[in-house]
Amino acid sequence: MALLAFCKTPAGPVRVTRLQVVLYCFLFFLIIYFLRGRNIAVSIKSPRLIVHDLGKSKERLKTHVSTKTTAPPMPLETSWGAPLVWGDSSKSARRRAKLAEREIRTGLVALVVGTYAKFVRRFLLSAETYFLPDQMVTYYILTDNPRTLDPPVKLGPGRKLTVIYITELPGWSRLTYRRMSLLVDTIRSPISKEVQYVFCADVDQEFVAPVGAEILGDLVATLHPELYGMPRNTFPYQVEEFSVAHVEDDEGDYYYTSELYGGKVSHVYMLAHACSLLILQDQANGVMARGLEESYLNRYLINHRPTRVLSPEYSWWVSDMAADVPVQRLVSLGRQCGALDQDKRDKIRC
Ligand SMILES: CC(=O)N[C@H]1[C@@H](OP(=O)(O)OP(=O)(O)OC[C@H]2O[C@@H](n3ccc(=O)[nH]c3=O)[C@H](O)[C@@H]2O)O[C@H](CO)[C@H](O)[C@@H]1O
Ligand SMILES: [Mn+2]
Repeated sequence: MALLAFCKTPAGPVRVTRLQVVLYCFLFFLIIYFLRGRNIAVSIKSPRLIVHDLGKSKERLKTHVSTKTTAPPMPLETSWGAPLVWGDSSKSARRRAKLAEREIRTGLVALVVGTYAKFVRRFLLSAETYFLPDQMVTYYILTDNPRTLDPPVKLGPGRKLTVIYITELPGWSRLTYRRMSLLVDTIRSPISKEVQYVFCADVDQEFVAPVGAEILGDLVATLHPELYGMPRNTFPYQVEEFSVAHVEDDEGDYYYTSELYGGKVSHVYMLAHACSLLILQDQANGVMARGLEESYLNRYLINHRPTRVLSPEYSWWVSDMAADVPVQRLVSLGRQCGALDQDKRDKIRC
């Protein structure tokens, strides 16, 4: 009855029959049914909200919500023709086989200041097992406390460790101004005289599966696991113009992580040199980009597209937002532990 009353037309000169009232009601419920059906259809997948970019631009976060309905594809090439590397692809296997015949020496640089000393052994031991196995590798550990590596880690044949003493104060916010400059200095001497390729990695990482010669290229960058397969408008580029890392709306292909990048020594030198200048420029103006060092790296890589792009297999961490990858190869303990409670931290030893 209540329904019938709801459907009743207002009293007036127009006479409405009982049949018309029933028809109107039927039409009304039909419309409601279709509208509800559409709502259900769009809310099956919950939106992946990007909360990565340091909480500095809440406005941007609110607008950049997107749905991800299927696993991202695994393309083997970027839009500009650079290889996109998945370790188990036949292309990667061919490249490993080809480079195995050459005498290549590669450097792996990591900064170890203050409390990050607790990560260095695990980093080096895992690299001994998985980083360019059977190749010649020199580790360059830049540290404020060389005794951290006493007694030294036992290395395999063809592997070397160079410990470089630096006078730096700990803290990410401070070191973010310094890391690129330190890399420039270290490439000038001794890296450029000793190796052909160099990779720069965060020390709070662990190699958990092979990272072979498939990664070697002129300028190599790694896709950020939380942003791989996401639309361009979710990338936490520096959108505000106060910083020289500023990115225009129509720029940028991918968002790269600062956890691992590298390439031929001359290319990495140019990258580090350009980024350190951008950082100095912002520092002189008393500003810092929203993604810190990662913003400057992304700015540079827009102007100088990498010649080889590593899939998120090579920079991964446990996160609701991380893309699915066939094999996790290099895992960031720092980034994944930041998001976990103490219980889970203990379980995965971070
Ligand atoms: C872009 C991004 O998401 N940045 C965050 C993420 O950065 P990151 O994971 O990029 O920062 P991080 O703390 O791992 O620092 C980068 C690297 O600098 C070296 N290092 C850093 C600090 C220090 O006191 N001693 C030292 O040696 C070390 O090699 C480390 O791996 O996580 C950090 C905390 O872990 C901060 O929340 C950063 O804002
Ligand atoms: Mn890190």
